[in-house]
Amino acid sequence: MSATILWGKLYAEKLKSEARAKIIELSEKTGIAPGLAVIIVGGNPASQVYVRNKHKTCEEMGINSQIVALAENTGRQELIDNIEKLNNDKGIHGILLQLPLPKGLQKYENEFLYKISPVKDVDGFHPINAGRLSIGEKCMVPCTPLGCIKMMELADIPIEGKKAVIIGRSNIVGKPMANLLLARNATVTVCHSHTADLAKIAAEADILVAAVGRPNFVTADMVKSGAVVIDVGINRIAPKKITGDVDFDNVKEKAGFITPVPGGVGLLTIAMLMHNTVEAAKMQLLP
Ligand SMILES: NC(=O)C1=CN([C@@H]2O[C@H](COP(=O)(O)OP(=O)(O)OC[C@H]3O[C@@H](n4cnc5c(N)ncnc54)[C@H](OP(=O)(O)O)[C@@H]3O)[C@@H](O)[C@H]2O)C=CC1
Ligand SMILES: Nc1nc(=O)c2c([nH]1)NC[C@@H]1CN(c3ccc(C(=O)N[C@@H](CCC(=O)O)C(=O)O)cc3)C=[N+]21
Repeated sequence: MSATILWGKLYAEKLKSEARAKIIELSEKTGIAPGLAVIIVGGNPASQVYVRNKHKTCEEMGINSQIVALAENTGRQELIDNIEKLNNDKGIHGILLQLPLPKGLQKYENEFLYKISPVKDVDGFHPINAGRLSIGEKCMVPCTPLGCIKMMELADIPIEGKKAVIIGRSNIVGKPMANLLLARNATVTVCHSHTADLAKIAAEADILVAAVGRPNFVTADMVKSGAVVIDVGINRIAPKKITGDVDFDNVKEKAGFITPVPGGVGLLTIAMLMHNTVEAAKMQLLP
């Protein structure tokens, strides 16, 4: 039997309308709309598309969006100054530094991310937020893993007691995903490039999350019959064509649920950015 396809658009629309209701409530209480600043350094074409999409979504939502576009050759201190200016800007409640940074700045990436005020850290990348997530306290949660969880919850997919396997251990996707699933009482295994018998481990998963960055990494033999397969990967295989980490056509014949790429969790990432921006604004504006 063929898997149920989890279309991101449906869930993203629902989550955005929830955020929209909170924006209206906030503006009735305070007269203030949430403000999101996205810093983009250099001209990475994929990043430009994402930043434009984020801006468009903010406009639809009634969030004030500010794009801070800095030159490819921006210096370390200049970027820090820009972050600090936004930290001190009362109209800005969320700050996102678009990754990847240009080559010359990559070695300072963590320094920049850690300069973003934790209350404005809508990506949830600051160690305060990562730490709070790992000990189960309220915090800003990274948008992509949060979107995956919200999608499963809205689709009534049970998590408690399930075997979850995550392929990928980045601070942005894999690790926060592991913490979120653990907090919902899944039994979690995290695989990476040194994992032995990865295919065998994956094939035991009730919930399989692929966040690797390699097209067709997850093949049908690695998937348990009826499993939930969440494909986080975004791989550009032609100038205008993206694909995920999962061999979609074959895996969909075996899985119980599967997310497509494009049209899957990527759309939830943007919806969760809106959610986090509203939550950040509420934290900063309401007593
Ligand atoms: N849909 C969305 O909204 C988003 C999508 N993405 C996409 O998700 C994917 C992952 O992103 P991100 O986590 O940032 O990527 P990273 O490159 O930071 O991490 C990739 C992970 O995959 C592991 N890995 C790589 N090759 C193998 C292999 N052969 N076998 C097992 N594990 C392997 C790495 O292991 P090791 O740690 O050992 O190196 C690493 O943990 C990318 O395609 C990215 O574009 C990312 C963010 C948002
Ligand atoms: N500081 C930071 N935070 C991020 O959250 C962040 C980042 N940097 N750098 C890049 C990655 C990637 N990412 C995506 C956002 C939206 C889609 C998305 O909307 N995808 C759609 C359309 C994709 C398309 O057609 O290009 C889809 O999958 O259907 C995908 C990926 C956020 N990231």
